[in-house]
Amino acid sequence: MNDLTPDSKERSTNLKGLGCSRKRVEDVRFVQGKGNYVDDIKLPGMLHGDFVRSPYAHARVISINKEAALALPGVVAVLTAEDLAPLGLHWMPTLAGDKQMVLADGKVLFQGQEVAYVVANDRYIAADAVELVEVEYEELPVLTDPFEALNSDVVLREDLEGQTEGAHGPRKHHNHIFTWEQGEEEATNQVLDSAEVVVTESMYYHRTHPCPLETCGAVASMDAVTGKLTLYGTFQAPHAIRTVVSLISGIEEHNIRVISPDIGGGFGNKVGAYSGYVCSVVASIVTGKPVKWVEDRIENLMTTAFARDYWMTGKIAATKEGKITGLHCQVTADHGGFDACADPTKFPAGFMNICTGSYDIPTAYLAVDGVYTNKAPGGVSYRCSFRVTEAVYFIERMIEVLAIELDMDAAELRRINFIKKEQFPYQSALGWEYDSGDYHRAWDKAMEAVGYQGLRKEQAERVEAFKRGETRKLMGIGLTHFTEIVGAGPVKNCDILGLGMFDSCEIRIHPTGSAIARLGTISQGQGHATTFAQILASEIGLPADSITIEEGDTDTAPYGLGTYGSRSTPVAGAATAMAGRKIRAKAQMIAAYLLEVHDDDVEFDVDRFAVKGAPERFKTMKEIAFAAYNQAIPGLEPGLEAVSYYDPPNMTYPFGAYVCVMDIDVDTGVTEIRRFYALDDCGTRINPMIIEGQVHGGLTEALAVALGQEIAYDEQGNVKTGTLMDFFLPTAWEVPNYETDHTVTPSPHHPIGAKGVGESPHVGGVPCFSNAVHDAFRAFGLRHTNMPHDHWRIWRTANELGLHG
Ligand code: PCD
Ligand SMILES: [Cu+]
Repeated sequence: MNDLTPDSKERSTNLKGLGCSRKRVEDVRFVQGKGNYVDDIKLPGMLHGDFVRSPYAHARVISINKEAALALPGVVAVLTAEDLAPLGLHWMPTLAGDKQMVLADGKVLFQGQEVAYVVANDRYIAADAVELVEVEYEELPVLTDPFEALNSDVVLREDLEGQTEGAHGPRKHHNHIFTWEQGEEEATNQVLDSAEVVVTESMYYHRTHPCPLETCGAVASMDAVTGKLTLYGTFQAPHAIRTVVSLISGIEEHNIRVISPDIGGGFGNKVGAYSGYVCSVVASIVTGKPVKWVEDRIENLMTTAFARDYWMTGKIAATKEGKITGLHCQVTADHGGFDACADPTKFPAGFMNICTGSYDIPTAYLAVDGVYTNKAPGGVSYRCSFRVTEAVYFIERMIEVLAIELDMDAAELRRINFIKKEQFPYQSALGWEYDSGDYHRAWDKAMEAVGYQGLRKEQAERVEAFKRGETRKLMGIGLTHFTEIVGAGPVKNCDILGLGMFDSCEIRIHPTGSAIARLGTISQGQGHATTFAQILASEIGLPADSITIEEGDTDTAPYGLGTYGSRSTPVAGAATAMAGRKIRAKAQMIAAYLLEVHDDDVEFDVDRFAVKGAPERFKTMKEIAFAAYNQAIPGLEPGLEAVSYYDPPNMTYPFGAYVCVMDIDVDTGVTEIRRFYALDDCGTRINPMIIEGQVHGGLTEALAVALGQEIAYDEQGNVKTGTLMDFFLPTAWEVPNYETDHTVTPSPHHPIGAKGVGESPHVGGVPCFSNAVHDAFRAFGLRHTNMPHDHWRIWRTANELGLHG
């Protein structure tokens, strides 16, 4: 075979490797309704579990009477904390170093908290039996406001009473969890004291919820004969779940098999550990039968991991010309009844210390106080696991407020404060080393694409027309430049429960030149089966179509920390490339042997190794794969396999420039998004089509959060938005036509230069929508108003500004 056609370009295209908008291979099964989700798992003799939940946000549990429930035909068991206590399973550790009740132990701390677990032959009987369990409660005073909680005599966590040391340092009050400080407080105060200009603003980033299409669920199946527990579930981190289940149940880890089947959207909601998982396991052990638990929509919205709920006060100092000199950020974080945030251990407030954003701010200080209240625990989720959304919202609002104070254009203010290209790697005042960036290039491209000057002119004319009474619509131009931080993370500073946050890939090349690769991550819709095969195609020269990607089965996949915080590409993606390179290194030796030259005399060319200077003498990767299994190469083991555990040297720092043009009807508060332009830089792009899909999805979730979505509580701690009647989910009706764009600034430390992208559009999108609303009213004196900007709140803003007559 000495044929040099097709040429390397054509051969490269045929591989469908890096940069190819390869169609998503998983969709073949999804669009035919052939996905396999937790609720599709039906095992012989399977029982069904359902929870009795507390109607009260804070109450003592006086008694639980199971009799009537147990008398219902088909009911197999009713578990309460009393039943779990002898096993030590009535409480479980949280990912944040706190502990959490699995079933109410003496009291309840939030509405919807799990009180008893009913197991029955079928789902409907279980639901009926839930109604028959009689629980007597004694109501206690409810605290839904974290500031009030910090001043109240009411002790929420009686189990922690008298404990002045928490998992993250001293506790100042019985409802206080931790104080986390970063940066230089004194130096920052000095800068603020002597600054030419200082602005202060307080903002509330409301509590919300990712609301994935599929709710959380699990099927536990304990095989009494082999002693092996199989646990299927909606887990974004299957290996970590296996370790946690082993630690709390005492079942040896090799006897636990955790399987995450197809997941119908995770968005961070499925990172944490829930009572439903533990109770299903216990119920399966007790009954000897498989037990399924799948929550309904109301349970999902009311009780599983919320997002945000940050009260943030900022002070920003600048010169009269607009050069920022210091930033002070104080946060009160409402964590609900238990601290169950899924942050790396050393970061109780996630990566909130990325709040200096895209700007070169020499001095900064951040303090976060975590507080218990009578709300659901969680705090991990929603398209940004580690509080980067809050941080970016904070700084991008502060920039706008500073622009107002300085009477400056907000685009120009950003421009003069951006970290410059030559400053990377950039050391931020709050402790991060930004790996790479070119903010000015992205910003200028964005401004030009939208015709920024023209938009401002149009806006000014609109304001004049409004004042003349010719129109009732105002125009807002929302700007955002965000810097994300994804890819947790270096094991030296990132672990969860002591497990270092590396990730992994294991590859087996089959004799005929096709392959399977398994990873420690798990796709929830992101398209990993498509994109990881593309990374490999480019690394090992076999077509992506010949490579199967498998994730989510702990019996087969190498150990990894899972998928959230946009870490799959930065960490597992790197492991994939590194494992591919090991394959290639062995392939090179085999090729050299077959071609009868020295190892150094062959070179890789897309899908083959060829003799240097004699490209007509080559062995394709397919031929090499076969040789690995049938020709004994002296000194080499047969087979072609590799595994890589990758500990990234740093996070990756994707960034982007977004612009939203919005029209607002002052009399109805209705917003109309005329344009949304999103430029994302996620370094080397693996699959542009998937990236575009990620951006559309993230922006739509951003629109939801900024313009209406909220988990709201009343004073008694009742969840007011526990159904989709009250909880805003945008539909095609509300969603605008997004314009996407990109620049490419590769990560210098990632083997293929890729950074994450899944979270970015949400992180950048929320402040951009919010800034557009604010900007529409800038000419009329609005500085800040809290999200969500639903029609009513916008109407009220207009009213308060005196625009209604
Ligand atoms: N440069 C680049 C980057 C990236 N990519 C792609 O894209 C995606 C994504 O990625 P990333 O960024 O790395 O991420 P991941 O890790 O994979 O994932 C995660 C994310 O993802 C997102 N997206 C999504 N999608 C879907 N469909 N679903 C879902 O669920 C979801 N989720 C969300 C979230 S929320 Mo968290 O959890 O809160 O933290 S975080 C998150 C994938 O496929 C990949 O491959 C490409 O292509 N290129
Ligand atoms: Cu994040």
